Amino acid sequence: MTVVDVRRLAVGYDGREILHDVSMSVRAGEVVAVLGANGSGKSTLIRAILGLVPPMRGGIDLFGVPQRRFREWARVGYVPQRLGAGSGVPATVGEVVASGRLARRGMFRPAGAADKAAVRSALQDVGLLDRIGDPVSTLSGGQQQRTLIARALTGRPDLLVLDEPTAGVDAASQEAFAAALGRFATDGGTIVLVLHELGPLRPLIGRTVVVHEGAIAHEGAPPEPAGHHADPGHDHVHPHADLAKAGICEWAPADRTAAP
Ligand SMILES: Nc1ncnc2c1ncn2[C@@H]1O[C@H](COP(=O)(O)OP(=O)(O)OP(=O)(O)O)[C@@H](O)[C@H]1O
Repeated sequence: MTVVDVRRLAVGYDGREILHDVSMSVRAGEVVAVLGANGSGKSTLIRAILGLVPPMRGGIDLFGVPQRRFREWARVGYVPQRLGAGSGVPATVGEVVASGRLARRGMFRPAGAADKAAVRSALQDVGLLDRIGDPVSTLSGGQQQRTLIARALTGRPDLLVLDEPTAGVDAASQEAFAAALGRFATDGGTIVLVLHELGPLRPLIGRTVVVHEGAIAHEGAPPEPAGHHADPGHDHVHPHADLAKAGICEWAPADRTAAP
C-alpha cells in the first residue's frame, strides 16, 4: 500500500514557489530520509504532506485518499523541529506526551486508563519515564526531542513524519531516538524524516530522497559508511558525490568528511 504519494507537486509561500515539481511515494513500512541543502525546501515538502501548506499544483494522496478528503489524521504522527523554546507553557513531560492522544480520544473526553498507559509506554520507549512529572523546560534539547517523539508515538500512528529530529541532539538522546524509531519501524510503521546526517538512524533508513532546486535530484539507498567515514563523528550524509561534483548538490561538499 502506498502511504504517501506526491505527484508533480508545486508549493510555496506568498506566491513564491519553493518546490516546483516534486514526485515521490512512500510505501507502507518504508523508512525514507529526505535530504538536501539548507533552504532547499525539505521542511516545505513535509509541511505540504501534512496539509500545513496548500499545493499550488500537483497532488498528494495519503493512504490512497486525496489529501483534501483525508480525515484520518490520527494515523499520522508529526515531530516538528523543536518544542519552541520559551513557549512559556509550564507543561510537564507527561502532559506534552498526553496531548498526542487528543486526536485519538477527542478533545473533551477525559483521559482514560488506556490513554495513561499509552503515555507511560511511549515515555518508557524513549527512556524518559522517570521524568514524567517534570516541566519540559527542565529537559535538555535532546530530551525535549524525545518527548516530542513520545507524543507522536502515543497516538499510535501508522505514519510518522519527523523534521530533523536529531539536529543538535546529544548522543544518548540520538541513540534512544533511534531505538524508539526502530521499534516503530519493526512493528510495521512508515517513517518519512528530514535529516542532515544519518548518524545513528542510518541502519533504519531504507531510501534517501534528495531535494534540490525545488525537485527531487536523486533517490536511492543510503550510502554505506566506509573508511574513516565510519568512525564516530564522521557519519555524515554524502551519498551523492556525483551530484556534488556536478555542483547540483551543494550540501554534499559542505559536510565535514574532510575533518580529521
Ligand atoms: N512560512 C514561510 N513563509 C515564507 N517563506 C518560507 C516559509 N517557510 C520557509 N520559507 C522559505 O522557503 C524556502 C525553503 O524553506 P524550508 O524550510 O522548506 O527549507 P529546508 O530545506 O527545510 O531548510 P533547512 O534545512 O534550513 O531547515 C526558504 O527559502 C525559506 O526561506
